[in-house]
Order: sequence, then structure tokens, then C-alpha cells
Amino acid sequence: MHFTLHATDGAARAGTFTTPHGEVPTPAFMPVGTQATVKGLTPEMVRAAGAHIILGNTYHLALRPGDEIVRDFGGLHKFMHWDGPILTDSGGFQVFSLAGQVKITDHGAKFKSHIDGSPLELTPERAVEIQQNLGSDIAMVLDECPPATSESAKMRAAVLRTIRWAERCKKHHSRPGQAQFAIVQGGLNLDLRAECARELVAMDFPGYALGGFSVGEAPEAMHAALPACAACLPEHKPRYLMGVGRPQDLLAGVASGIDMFDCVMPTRNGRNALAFTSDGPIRLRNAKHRRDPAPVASDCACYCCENYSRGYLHHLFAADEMLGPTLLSLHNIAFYLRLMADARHAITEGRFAAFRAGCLARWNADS
Ligand SMILES: CNc1nc2c(CC[C@H]3O[C@@H](OC)[C@H](O)[C@@H]3OC)c3nc(N)[nH]c(=O)c3cc2[nH]1
Ligand SMILES: [Zn+2]
Repeated sequence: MHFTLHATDGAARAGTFTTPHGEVPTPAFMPVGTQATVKGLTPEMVRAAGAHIILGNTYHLALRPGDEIVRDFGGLHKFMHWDGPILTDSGGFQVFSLAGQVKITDHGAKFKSHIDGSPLELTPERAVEIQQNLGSDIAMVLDECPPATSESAKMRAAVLRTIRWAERCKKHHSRPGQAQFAIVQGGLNLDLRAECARELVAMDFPGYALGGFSVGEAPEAMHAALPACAACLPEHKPRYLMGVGRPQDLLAGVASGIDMFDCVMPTRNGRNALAFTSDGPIRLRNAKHRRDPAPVASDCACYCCENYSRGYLHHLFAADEMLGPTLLSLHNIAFYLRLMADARHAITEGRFAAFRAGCLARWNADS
């Protein structure tokens, strides 16, 4: 993993990081492919939309089909026919959000599979082994992400465990080509975040993530915390804000010095007929689009906007046709990817603040 900064504009940065499967220009949006597929899209469509790196998920893939099976197919790149960089999460977050009867100790997390209820255990060592079997280019350490509402004693305990687990992950890691990123926790407590970051930065990971956001806290509270949290992380290493977010959240993150983002919003909303446009989101199931010959977005060059009308998309969703979710997921990730490309361009020209203000005004968004 090598990260080069090309330009900065305030705290915003434009850079490039390299992996064994290729380069990633930053700021970067990473389409989510939790179960070894970006839902409804072929890798060629995802690439054509402008994606350089996609996400997979340890928890889901270890449960189904199983990390040994993915390994025996030659790893995630071969299994899902994606030859670009892949980042995998460690699964800790999904254990808390999906699994049943979770028991967490310093040793690890014991839980019941959300698929068949079978008893499973996720330890820092197991999370490392699963991701080595998946063969991702970036592997996240196992962390504990407590609910945003946790009181400070619980938040502090989760931070201390997260630090100890990061150390165990680093010790257990044995794939030089795979970069391991550490994850900072601490909720909205900036002192706790700084203490957690200090301990993890001392362990010298190749990249760092801010976890514990987009877990139910008010967006304004997250925006207010980002500048200080990002500033705790090394300037010369990639900074990844996990699970974020709406378009305005990505611009707030870029303004705070964040380089990488992932969010299910563009694909999940695409499957639900909501399209992002430069003038704000539109709902294609709305009858007003029934005879609308215009593309989803007039300033978009994606396959959906080049070839289809809003009226056709309206029809596909009204008829519950599979092509509807595919086309709008494609358009929405193209929107997010272009937003990051435009932000990168604005940073290199020293006009990011004006670019962000222009977007927020057009979207009628507050911050
Ligand atoms: C949505 N908000 C949110 N997601 C979050 C995720 C899952 C992203 C992962 O979850 C899957 O997306 C559904 C993707 O696979 C992604 O992979 C990186 C987090 N993962 C970890 N390890 N630690 C965190 O603190 C954390 C915080 C989040 N906040
Ligand atoms: Zn489009």
C-alpha cells in the first residue's frame, strides 16, 4: 500500500493509493458488494460507472459461501470476476447488527448465524484468517463498534478492546500484499477518539478508518466531530470513514480530510427507485415521470442516462421489472463516483469550498 498526496485545499486532499490490483484516486467512493456482488450489477458495469475499488464483507462471506470455498476458487477477485482493488470489512459491525445472541469478551464475539442459527465465533485472529482467505487488498481489523447512545464507561471499554484487538490482528497478519487498516472508535467523545487514535497510530498501520459513525447519531454531530477526528490520523496515510453516507456527508468528510467512503445508499436507494441528481433526489415511481422523455439526470454520462428515459424507468418500477433496480443502482453509483471525481478536480484547482457550497445549494441541503 503506497499513498501519494497530489494536492490539498484546506483540510481536503487529492491523492492516489496503490494496491497489488491497481491504483485508487482519492477522494474515493467504494461501491458496497457485501456478498461478493454489487447487487444487480456486473463488474463490467461497476467499472464502466467509474469505480476503482469495491467492498466485500467478512461476516457475510464467512457464513455463506464460507471463506475456505472462496479461497479454493482462488480468492474473491477470481470468484466474483473483479480484477481491481477490494476492501473487506472485518465483520465486527455485522455481528452486532445482524447476528443473534451476541456475547462479547476480550477473547472475541460468540453469536448465532443470522442464516441458520448455528453457533459461531469471531476473534481478531479469525477475522484476519478469513480476510486472508478472501484475498482482499485492504483488510480491516476486528473492532467493537458500540451503539451511538452508549454511556461513556461502555464507550471507553469498547475503545480499549478495539486497541487490544488491533494489536492481535497486526500480530496475526501474514500477507505482505494485503494492507491492514486499523479502526478508531470513541463515539462523539473527541478525547476518547484522540486517545484511541494515538494508540493505533503508534502501531504504524498502513491506513486508518474512523468507525463508530453513521450508527444513528445526528448527521450534524458527525459533521462537527470529523475535522478533529481526521486530524488525529497520519496525514500521509489514507483515511477511511466507514459506512458514510449521503452525498452531503461525503463532501463534509472530504472537507475534513477524509479520503475514502463506503455506503449502501446509492445501491439500496437505486433498488427502491430513488435517483440522485445534481438538483437533489427524485423518485421514479412518481406518476409525474410517466411521460417524461428526459434522462434521469441531464448532466450524467452513465449507461442509464445515455440510453433510457425517466418514463421508461417509471415503467420498469411500475412493472416490477429487474432492469429498474439495475439501471438506477448503476446511475446512483455513477453519481457518487462522479461527485468524488469532481471533488478531486476542485481540490487540485484550489476551489473545493466553492464546489461544495454549489452542490449544497443545488441539492437544497443544509451542510
Ligand atoms: C452504515 N453505517 C456504518 N457502517 C459501518 C461499518 C460497516 C461497513 C461495512 O458494512 C457493509 O455495508 C452494509 C459493507 O460491507 C461495509 O464494508 C466495509 C463499520 N464497520 C466496522 N468494522 N466498524 C465500524 O465502526 C463501522 C461503522 C459503520 N457505520
Ligand atoms: Zn446517470
